[in-house]
Amino acid sequence: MRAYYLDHDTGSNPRLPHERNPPASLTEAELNKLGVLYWDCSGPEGQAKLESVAKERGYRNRDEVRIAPGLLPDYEKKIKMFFDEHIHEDEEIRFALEGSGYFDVRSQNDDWVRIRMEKGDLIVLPAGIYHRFTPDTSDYIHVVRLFTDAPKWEAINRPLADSTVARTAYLQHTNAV
Ligand SMILES: CSCCC(=O)/C(O)=C/O
Ligand SMILES: [Fe+2]
Repeated sequence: MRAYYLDHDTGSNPRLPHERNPPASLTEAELNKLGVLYWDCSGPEGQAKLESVAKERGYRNRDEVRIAPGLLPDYEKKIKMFFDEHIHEDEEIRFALEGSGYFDVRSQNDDWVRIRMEKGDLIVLPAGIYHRFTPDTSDYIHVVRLFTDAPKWEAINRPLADSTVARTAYLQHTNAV
């Protein structure tokens, strides 16, 4: 996992890294302040660590999805949906089994922070954080989606989400830390 502030080039391919020059990285502690959690579950102990985080945080359900042309039904439509800035009313928990891609989350100043996901990365995006997802130029990522409840994917786009309970609670929480 690597996290950094995105450059301001909104015109070119979002699947490119879009690092600033010079690069502006975030530490894990800075991500934590946004409510984003991360675990490195690569290596021989990785599966056990994933299971222990899932148990501790009550993630009882899971499914798998391959985000790639020909593997994900309605690929183009879904990619567009994932890249629309949105929130969820629950945490978004993703574990990368193979491949890579980018989650972008908004900082407290409303800048984009890019989180590069690769095999073995486990991340939690808190309920109410504005974010989006794009594949990278490899066009392949295989993820486990974990859920505390039944699997669901319901996004509320910006600015509609501004007035939701999840967004208000998120702002209260991040302003308090
Ligand atoms: C990489 S998992 C698919 C994207 C997704 O579920 C989501 O909510 C993106 O924000
Ligand atoms: Fe999402």
